[in-house]
Amino acid sequence: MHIAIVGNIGAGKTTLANKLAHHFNWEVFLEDVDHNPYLKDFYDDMPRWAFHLQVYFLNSRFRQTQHIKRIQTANKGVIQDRTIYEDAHIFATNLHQSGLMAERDYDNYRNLFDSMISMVDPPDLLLYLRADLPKLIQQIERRNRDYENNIKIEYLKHLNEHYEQWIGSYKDGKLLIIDVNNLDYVNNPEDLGVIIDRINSTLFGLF
Ligand SMILES: Nc1ncnc2c1ncn2[C@@H]1O[C@H](COP(=O)(O)OP(=O)(O)O)[C@@H](O)[C@H]1O
Ligand SMILES: Nc1ncnc2c1ncn2[C@H]1C[C@H](O)[C@@H](COP(=O)(O)O)O1
Repeated sequence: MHIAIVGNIGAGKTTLANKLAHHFNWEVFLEDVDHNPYLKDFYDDMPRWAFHLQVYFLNSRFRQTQHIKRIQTANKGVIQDRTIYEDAHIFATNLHQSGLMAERDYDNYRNLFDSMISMVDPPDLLLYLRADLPKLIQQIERRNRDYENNIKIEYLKHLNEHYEQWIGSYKDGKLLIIDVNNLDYVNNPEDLGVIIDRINSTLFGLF
């Protein structure tokens, strides 16, 4: 069983991934953020580092998908924090459409993505955390990573628009949309229970 949690920056993916992994006793796969050699530079100068960062994330996410595939064959459950689909369909597309990634770099990147994606299995469940801008901003501030302090509201808004578009056309498997605007699964176990019930119902037909 493979559940992938998707959503904008600060939506609460990592927090929920850890809680679900604990609940189901499954393995959790997080993003490569702390050791990412481009992320800080990218936020300082997006046009300069966009291509480098996308190639880095693409490779790291592809390796992760291959690792997950091996775990799946061993019949173990997996919770994944963010997917390779979001790199291409959300972040790279947004950078290109915003004029922050040159045409030839984007074409080059998409060719690479297209070659890789045929080797990627979609998750059994895609869990989209939908959050409005005030919630995202509040949670990014709460997390307080210094390189994210200057993220523009416009950037988050465009990412949210791409998420809605992509989720609206997602047909690769089961999809569960959770509106997290009024959920506090950090401090309120009942809110976590609501999400777990909805996962069980979508995946196993329970409840
Ligand atoms: N539903 C929630 N209610 C309250 N706080 C939350 C919720 N989801 C996340 N947080 C807090 O918001 C911050 C960002 O969450 P995080 O899981 O790192 O988001 P993401 O992985 O999507 O970027 C963390 O400090 C986390 O504790
Ligand atoms: N593909 C990506 N392009 C640009 N930035 C990305 C990409 N994937 C992740 N990020 C950034 C966004 C955040 O600053 C960090 C971690 O993501 P988060 O949603 O907070 O888990 O990496």
